[in-house]
Amino acid sequence: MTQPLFLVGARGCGKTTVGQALARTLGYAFVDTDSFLLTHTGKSVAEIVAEEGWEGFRARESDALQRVTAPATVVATGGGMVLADSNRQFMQENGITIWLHAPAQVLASRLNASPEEDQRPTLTGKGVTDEIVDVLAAREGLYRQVARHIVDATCPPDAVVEAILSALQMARAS
Ligand SMILES: Nc1ncnc2c1ncn2[C@@H]1O[C@H](COP(=O)(O)OP(=O)(O)OP(=O)(O)O)[C@@H](O)[C@H]1O
Ligand SMILES: O=C(O)C1=C[C@@H](O)[C@@H](O)[C@H](O)C1
Ligand SMILES: [Mg+2]
Repeated sequence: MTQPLFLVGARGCGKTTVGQALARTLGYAFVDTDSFLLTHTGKSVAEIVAEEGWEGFRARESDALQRVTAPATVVATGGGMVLADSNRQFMQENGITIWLHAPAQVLASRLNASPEEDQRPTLTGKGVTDEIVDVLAAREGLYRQVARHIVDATCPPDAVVEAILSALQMARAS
């Protein structure tokens, strides 16, 4: 199995953290679309949004998705990657997409502990806890629609990696 693996889910679900560990375990490359943009533009998400608006950021992340996708690669996507139909279609057609699922309360607690505001500027103008409730309400259907596998992302990162590996193994066996 060398198909790219796309990790999707809301801010704080662990796409970057779990993605790095998953790639290490599989001997895959790891890429993160937010980090890719930071490296290639020299600008944080907040700076891109200040200069180009969310529309500009979304166009750049769609382009990043296509550029980083390669065999034997774990791709940690930005939390809003699923918003564009074309990105969902691209992930469905070019790899295996996994939704790291966690409730708002868990996400809010992680984001409050590690806000990283340069990479996670406000989406709605609300505080972190209220915002994540709204964002999940708007996006859960999209995460569910694009995902081939849904894993519980509330346990420690190593356990999330194990859950992903066993979902992939079960799918291969069936
Ligand atoms: N399974 C986990 N258990 C406990 N803490 C976690 C877990 N996964 C991630 N974290 C912590 O939550 C915070 C956010 O994780 P991470 O940056 O990986 O999320 P993300 O999904 O990549 O978010 P974003 O969409 O903003 O890029 C980090 O401080 C990380 O250490
Ligand atoms: O949930 C979102 O819309 C975002 C999540 C982050 O990964 C970044 O891609 C950016 O801050 C937007
Ligand atoms: Mg991330």
